[in-house]
Amino acid sequence: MKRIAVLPEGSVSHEAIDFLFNGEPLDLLHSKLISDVFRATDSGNAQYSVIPIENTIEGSVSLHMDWLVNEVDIPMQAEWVYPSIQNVIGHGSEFKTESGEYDFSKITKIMSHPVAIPQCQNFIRLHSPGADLEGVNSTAEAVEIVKKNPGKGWVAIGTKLAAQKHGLDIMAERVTDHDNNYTRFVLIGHEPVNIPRESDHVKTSLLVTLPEDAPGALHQVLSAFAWRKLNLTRLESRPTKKRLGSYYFYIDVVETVDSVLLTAAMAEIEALNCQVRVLGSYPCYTYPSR
Ligand SMILES: O=C(O)C(=O)C[C@]1(C(=O)O)C=C[C@@H](O)C=C1
Repeated sequence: MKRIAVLPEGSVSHEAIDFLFNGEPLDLLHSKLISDVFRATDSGNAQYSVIPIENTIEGSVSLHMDWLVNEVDIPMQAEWVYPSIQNVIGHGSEFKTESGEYDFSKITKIMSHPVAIPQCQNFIRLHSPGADLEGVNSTAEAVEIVKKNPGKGWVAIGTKLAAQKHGLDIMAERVTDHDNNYTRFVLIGHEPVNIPRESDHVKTSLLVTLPEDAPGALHQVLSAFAWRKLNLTRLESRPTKKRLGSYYFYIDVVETVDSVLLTAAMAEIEALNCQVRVLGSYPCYTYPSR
């Protein structure tokens, strides 16, 4: 059985890994902190770790991208996209009016993962503008904290799975600003992984660092992909953290790393004095819309 490190029971990451493996029994190692999710595979405690890297509404999860690049050297083995369906969860009786409706203006504090709170801005502004907002380590942790603190007017934004686990009420369903709210996850590990699903395509993630003060360098890098008609699906710059104004470029290409075209493009980019690091070459899976 595969041993996989993932955020706590009831987190979006937990729901997402269950989907990917299509009911295959897994030995899940739940960790409270994403840093421990990374470390579990780094230390050999788990074979794979589940890392959320991008969200439709919030964009890149920068902290996780930076960990992937700077803190560990573990290749990406699979990528999948899964819906982040967020709900308002609490001790419902604290907020019920005489007519049996929930009065969301009674909410004093809304807790969730810092990436999940901005996904629900419209709902919060409209229904609970006076509530304090507090980011915690995961949506599942937020639900657990609310469970342990009745009578304070606190609610969590999280999954139905977490509400069920902690026996709390779902006070409002699907509260994200856009219904098409998806998160891109990667599975990192040292060995390729067998996924019991049909993949859509294969992608390679590259990290490219340009030579210093070379005018047009990024243009030349992109040309190496463009004239070979290699399809890029992501281009993002992140600070190298070494000095202000120094960046690396994170590039996703729809191609396997050992293809003739991509090998040639990478050689051309290296010939421009750029550094190229392969973060992984892996199959991608998409969740059917729901
Ligand atoms: O807190 C969770 O439930 C997570 O799985 C983490 C995470 C994230 O890091 O982006 C994953 C997806 C959600 O959209 C919000 C939070």
